[in-house]
Formats: sequence, structure tokens, C-alpha cells
Amino acid sequence: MRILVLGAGAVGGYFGGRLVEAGRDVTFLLRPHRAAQIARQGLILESPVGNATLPVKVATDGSAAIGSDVVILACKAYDLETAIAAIEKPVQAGAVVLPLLNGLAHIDRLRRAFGQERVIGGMCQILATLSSDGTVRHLDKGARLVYGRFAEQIERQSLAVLMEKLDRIFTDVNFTAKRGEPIERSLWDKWLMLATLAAATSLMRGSIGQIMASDDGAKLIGGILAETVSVARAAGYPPSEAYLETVRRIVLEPGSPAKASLLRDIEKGGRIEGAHLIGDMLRRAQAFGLETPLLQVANCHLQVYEANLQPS
Ligand SMILES: NC(=O)C1=CN([C@@H]2O[C@H](COP(=O)(O)OP(=O)(O)OC[C@H]3O[C@@H](n4cnc5c(N)ncnc54)[C@H](OP(=O)(O)O)[C@@H]3O)[C@@H](O)[C@H]2O)C=CC1
Ligand SMILES: CC(C)(CO)C(=O)C(=O)O
Repeated sequence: MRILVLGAGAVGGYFGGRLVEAGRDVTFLLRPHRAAQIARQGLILESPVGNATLPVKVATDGSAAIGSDVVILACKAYDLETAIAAIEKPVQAGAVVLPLLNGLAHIDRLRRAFGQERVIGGMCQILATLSSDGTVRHLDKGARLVYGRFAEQIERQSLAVLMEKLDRIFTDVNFTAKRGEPIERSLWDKWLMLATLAAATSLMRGSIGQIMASDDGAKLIGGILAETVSVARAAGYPPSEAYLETVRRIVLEPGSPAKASLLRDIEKGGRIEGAHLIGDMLRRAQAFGLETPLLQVANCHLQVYEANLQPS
């Protein structure tokens, strides 16, 4: 099975690198500056579960990757349009896209670009970052990837052969992988947790522990969580009580150093996925007629941050 990974940043570099380590046939589709960096130094992973410097196959043009079976899409949401253009040839030639972006809006965009049958769902849980020296830094021990078909694809019994191949390539790798179908549930569960974490930590520019140590921090985070849960519920994906307990343990844990990657991006002074992670949640809330004032404040805050970014 030929795997194409678009992007060798935190997520693509980590999961793609672990697949290379496990002997899978992986090519990275990269822009020239990252391709040159990797040609010079290899793909470098620094992780509490094992460091690695990997020689990897790299392409800078999608036509070199025609014949791929799956494209693992690991760009930020703000790069989605260029990523779609980059993978167009291999996908039109038959590859199926497995996106690992947070949020949901990219799914509709990918389906419009390539058709329903060319897009499955995926999400990952990892704390990782791409350092300026090109090292992919895994910041704790966890790394989990969930992949699967959407409800309507299961009903049509389509893509079954591809799913079996994916089950095999995700076996015996140095991360946890699970097929979760229908995938909508995992996408919504992850999004409501992340949107809560991202809205709270970016608004307050601090970790969960710092917010929890403030007078009304727990009330603020609890309020944002209630809003994101109300949106998931209205969309038809209410979280289970057990999952909500897990989310509360993450977002309401006193002393926790947790921050969303969105806040790490703000701290680097870079572009952010605000519209994709918070704006889109707010848009859906409004379409359902829900009042979500805390998401409104978070979205406004992130839009002002973006307006102040210097064009590079
Ligand atoms: N980091 C984390 O801990 C987690 C992130 N996520 C989600 O995963 C997604 C990816 O995030 P993350 O890996 O952190 O982001 P990064 O910025 O670290 O990596 C994204 C990479 O995509 C590359 N890229 C973008 N557009 C293209 C293109 N057209 N062609 C080739 N390469 C391209 C970028 O390369 P270039 O250098 O050329 O710009 C960059 O290296 C996001 O949606 C994020 O929310 C999910 C879970 C955890
Ligand atoms: C919440 C977390 C760290 C989980 O993977 C994440 O997805 C992010 O911060 O972007």
C-alpha cells in the first residue's frame, strides 16, 4: 500500500515518521523549503517514546505521487486550499484522503473538491510541535490516531477493501491506532474538547492550570464546555457521560500545563486555525439558534489577533 503524507509538520511528521519506522511505503509531499531541510538532515523525531532520524522519500509535485492509495492530510486548516491543489493528481488517479486536521469544515471542502467517495475521516490526539530547526517534538507520551468511514459510506458498504488495508498498515506501529466507525462521533468528540481547550487557553493566554487557579477560571471553562456540548448535541452527536467525564478531567484539572496548539501558534506569533476551530463552531451554534456568548468572545478575540498579524 502506497501512502502519501502531505506535510511533515508536527502531525504529518510524527505519524508519517512512525509509519516509515514500521517499514511502510511512505512518501511525503512537501513544499520546497521543507523538502530541502529533510534532504539535508532527514526527518527528525524527538519523543519520550523514542527519538529517530529517518531518511524518507520526498516529492514536491503531486504528479510524482500518482499511484498512492491513501493521502494522509496533515496541514493546518489555513493551508487547506493549497493542500487540495497539491494532492489533486494522486486523488484524481484513485487515492482516498484521510485528513487529520482538527475540526470539521475541511471535510465538506474536501468532498466538494474530490467527491464523497474519496474522503474518509480521521483525527489524532498528540501533543507535538514542529521546531524552527525542523525537529518534530513530541511533548508527552501519548499518540493516538482514529480513522474510519462516515455513516453513509458504511451503509453503502463502500471502501471496505481500503479499510482492511488501513487496518493492516496501522498495526504494529509505535502509536495507538483504532478504526472508529462511523467516524462522525470521534470527530465531534475531539472537536468539542479541543474547541473548549482552545477557546479558554487562547482567551486567557495561559494553561488550564493557570486559568483554574484564578477566581472564576473553573466557571469560565465550564461555561465554554457547556456551549460546545450544546452544539454537538444539536448536531446529533451528544457526548456520552463517560466521555464528558474524560473531557472534564482534561479541561478542568487544577495545575494542568495543558494548552491547545492554537495557543502555541499564537505564542509563536503565527497564523492560527481560529476560523476553523472556533468560528465554525460558532457558525453552527447560530444556525441551530443556540446562544453561545463565550464562543462569540473567543472568536472575536481570535479575529482581532489575526487582524493584527503582520503580513509575511
Ligand atoms: N500539533 C498538535 O499537537 C496537533 C495538531 N492537530 C491538528 O493537525 C493539523 C496539523 O497541525 P500541525 O501538524 O500541528 O501543523 P504544522 O504547522 O506543524 O504542520 C503542518 C505542515 O503542513 C505543511 N503544508 C501546508 N500546506 C502544504 C502544502 N500545500 N504542501 C505541502 N505541505 C504543506 C506545512 O509545511 P510548510 O513548512 O511548507 O508550511 C507544515 O509543515 C491541524 O489541523 C491541527 O489542529 C491535531 C492534534 C494535535
Ligand atoms: C488537544 C490536542 C492537544 C489533542 O491532540 C490538540 O489537538 C491540539 O491542541 O490541537
